[in-house]
Amino acid sequence: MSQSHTLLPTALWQERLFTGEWRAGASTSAVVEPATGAELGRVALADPALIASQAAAAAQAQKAWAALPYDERAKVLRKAACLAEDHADEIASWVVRESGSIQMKAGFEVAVTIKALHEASGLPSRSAGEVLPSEPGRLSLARRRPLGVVGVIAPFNFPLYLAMRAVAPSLALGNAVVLKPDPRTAVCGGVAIARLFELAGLPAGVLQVLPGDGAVGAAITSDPHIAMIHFTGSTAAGRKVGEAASRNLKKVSLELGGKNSLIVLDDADLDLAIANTAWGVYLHQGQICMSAGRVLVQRGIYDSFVQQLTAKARSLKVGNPLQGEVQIGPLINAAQRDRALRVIESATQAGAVLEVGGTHEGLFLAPTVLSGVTPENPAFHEEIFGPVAVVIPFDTDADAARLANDTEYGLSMAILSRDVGRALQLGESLHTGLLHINDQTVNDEVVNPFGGVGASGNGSSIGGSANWEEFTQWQWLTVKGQAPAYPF
Ligand SMILES: NC(=O)c1ccc[n+]([C@@H]2O[C@H](COP(=O)([O-])OP(=O)(O)OC[C@H]3O[C@@H](n4cnc5c(N)ncnc54)[C@H](O)[C@@H]3O)[C@@H](O)[C@H]2O)c1
Ligand SMILES: O=S(=O)(O)c1ccc(CO)cc1
Repeated sequence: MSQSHTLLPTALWQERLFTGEWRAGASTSAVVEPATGAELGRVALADPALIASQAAAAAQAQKAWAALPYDERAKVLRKAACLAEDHADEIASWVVRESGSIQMKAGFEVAVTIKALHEASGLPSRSAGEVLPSEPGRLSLARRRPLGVVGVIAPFNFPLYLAMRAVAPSLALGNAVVLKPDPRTAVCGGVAIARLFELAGLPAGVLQVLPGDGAVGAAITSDPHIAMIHFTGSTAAGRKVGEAASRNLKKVSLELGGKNSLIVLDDADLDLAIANTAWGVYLHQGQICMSAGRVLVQRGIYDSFVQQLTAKARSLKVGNPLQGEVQIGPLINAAQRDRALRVIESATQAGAVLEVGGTHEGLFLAPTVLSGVTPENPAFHEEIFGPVAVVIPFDTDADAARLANDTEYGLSMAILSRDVGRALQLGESLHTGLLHINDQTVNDEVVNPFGGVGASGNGSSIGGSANWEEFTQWQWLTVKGQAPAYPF
């Protein structure tokens, strides 16, 4: 890090976490650069006892924060957005080093994060509800009120944005936040967020940034001071979070995994189809919940498609994203790599053809193409979270819909065709929270509602106007000039 970097100086967060001040936690954990294995520092970790004390502190601080004039809250959000703009390169370099992102992905992640902050800064000045029809002489209002403390549990893959997309609107709408970043990405997904709000003037205690493992996340889901949980991560952990939140009567929003189909119809432009597929499958090494986990290709163009996608995969440059332009960086750790390798092996054993890839050097897994995959193949159903194209032939549009819907997930689907009407008709039969015609599956603009169906989430949505509903609750308020005289 050069001297001009001032947002995230190591000395500030080394063995520290953020509770309104920078202080020691219960233990520490190494910040490891996946591309090299180098230790970049050590962050402090919370334990369940710290979650309990800091959730109580957040609940206390929330009252004064929610009572501030709305434009004071907006000002903090605007300031945080400007600070993120000023320090965009420094933040992006941490996203690259800590999460193994290529530079383009890190730049995009910082850009959408800034956009999320700007969008959130508009929430405090929004109308807070509506005037309801009522009996004469009674003013009847439905108004949205903050929930209290929102617990945000975030993953490693888009650590900055997937945390900020919930932290920013929660704060803007008058809530306090307890954020638990994944310990593997606690600097770009936690320290950066703490620093932006600290320097933007957020009152101490309103934001708590407490990295930790699953047990610390579990403590958040049962804490009595926390009113809502926003969770992004695996479906397996999401089920546990959902169970615990329900047991403790908390609102819960679950953004989980996906096995997303990119459908290539036989009238699609083949060159564009290859470019869209490469982006949808290989961006961030496939470690995105919206990644195209299935590529369904119509029989008439199938052979040419597989040939060209294989050539494309071969052409992608794999390497340390810090050193020159590469398209494929490392996976986050050996466990994720081994999981992807296991699926590739079992897929070929079950009859899929390994066209290219399947090899690795350290955490760098070569871009892989598996063709001839059938619904009986493990690669058809398992979310791989690695740079693996799973290519499946189909005959009719109805077959494509049947194959795409043959999954418990329902996050993102996409259709490529020169005939938009045909694609729209096919799209009507797809069970998915996000649907793109003539684009690939990895898409988010911050202002759109974002959420999945089935095992991809519990039907809640985050983003754009959905945030207002998500991070507040209704209160019915009535006012009369004088209390009525009741019959008894
Ligand atoms: N839908 C999405 O937006 C999305 C985003 C990222 C990852 N994923 C999924 O996550 C998988 C791997 O990513 P991961 O290792 O980050 O997932 P994960 O579910 O293990 O972890 C996500 C977050 O949840 C925490 N956590 C784990 N167990 C918990 C528990 N019982 N209670 C509370 N918190 C808990 C983790 O510490 C982390 O902060 C992928 O295979 C993919 O399916 C989904
Ligand atoms: O939840 S994910 O599908 O992984 C995801 C990744 C990136 C973005 C940002 O556009 C949104 C959701």
